[in-house]
Amino acid sequence: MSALQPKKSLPSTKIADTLGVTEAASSPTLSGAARRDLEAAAAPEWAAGAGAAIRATRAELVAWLQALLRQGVYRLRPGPVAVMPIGRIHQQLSVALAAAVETPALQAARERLSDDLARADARSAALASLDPSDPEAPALYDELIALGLDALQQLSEIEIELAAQHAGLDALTGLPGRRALYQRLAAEHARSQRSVHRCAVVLIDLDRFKPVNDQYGHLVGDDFLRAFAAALRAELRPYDAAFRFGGDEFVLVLPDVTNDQAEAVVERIRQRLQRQPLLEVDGTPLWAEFSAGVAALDGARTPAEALGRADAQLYAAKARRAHRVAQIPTATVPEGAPLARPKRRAGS
Ligand SMILES: Nc1nc2c(ncn2[C@@H]2O[C@H](COP(=O)(O)OP(=O)(O)OP(=O)(O)O)[C@@H](O)[C@H]2O)c(=O)[nH]1
Repeated sequence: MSALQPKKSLPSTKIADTLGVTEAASSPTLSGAARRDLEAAAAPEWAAGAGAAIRATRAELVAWLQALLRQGVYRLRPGPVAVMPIGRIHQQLSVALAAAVETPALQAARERLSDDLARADARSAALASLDPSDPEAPALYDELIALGLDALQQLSEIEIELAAQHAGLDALTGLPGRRALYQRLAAEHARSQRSVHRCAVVLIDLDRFKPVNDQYGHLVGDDFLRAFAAALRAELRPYDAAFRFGGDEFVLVLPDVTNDQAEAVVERIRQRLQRQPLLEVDGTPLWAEFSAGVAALDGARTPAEALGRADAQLYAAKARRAHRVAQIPTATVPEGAPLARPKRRAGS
């Protein structure tokens, strides 16, 4: 299959090179269903969802703290101890953190919050079982308030970290960008140095993406990139991450995965793209093809070395692919679409 199916004589909406386009521009040529699917898949849903989930978590915590504080100093106004809604809080937190990149700062705040909640839960049970006149009761009460306040503080740290990640999201695809990639690679690499921890890095580059822009215009090209990002996400496990590296290049970070298993993930993505076109433009299917390079982060001295190895593999794959595509009779290649060719990217 080629990236482009038979050429359409659509008016060219080609925009002067719009590398790094930041607006989620939309094309009127997509069918309604395709547009809806695309928007649903590409919206940085975690950014909006995570914000609401953090607010809900805070509301639960504050309501619990208010109930405790209303009791005043426990020894003066003893009453049934407010029960911490720990189940609901954890549920909201898991929504908030579902698609977050696990940076060291986020991990520290998350772990401390989780510890605060566990201790507060245990302390409130202990306080509830005490007679209010017990001399230990006031100290337990004070400790509960302190734990609740610290939990709120950790929640703010998490929110700040998520907001920073949101700001680093690529506006076109909704995927995290390079900064988040480097943070994630550094964190995974550090983990692999401490213990036996595998992690694969996959560098992916679309084949013959330029002709999509050239033939259908950059707005369709943008939709193509969005849909490709959505396809990547759809094939990954929750703890894997996809990043937009730039242009038509993407990176996958796959923890606990060997190179062979990473190759299998790449194959799964490829099969998905062979089963269904990435987009339909006025009834014309557009198919996506890509080349990929895989490297083990755990075997590399630095994250940059792993990325470099993946890049070398990608370059070799591009060369093989160009050779293969060059075998396709010209008639089956869309008019005007250059054959895929290996290219040198910055830094390779
Ligand atoms: N529509 C759109 N195009 C982009 C964006 N970023 C980069 N591009 C285009 O992506 C193309 C990338 O160039 P290449 O990687 O050489 O294109 P290719 O046809 O995939 O080349 P091969 O990888 O050799 O098959 C350029 O034409 C860029 O203008 C973007 O955000 N939106």
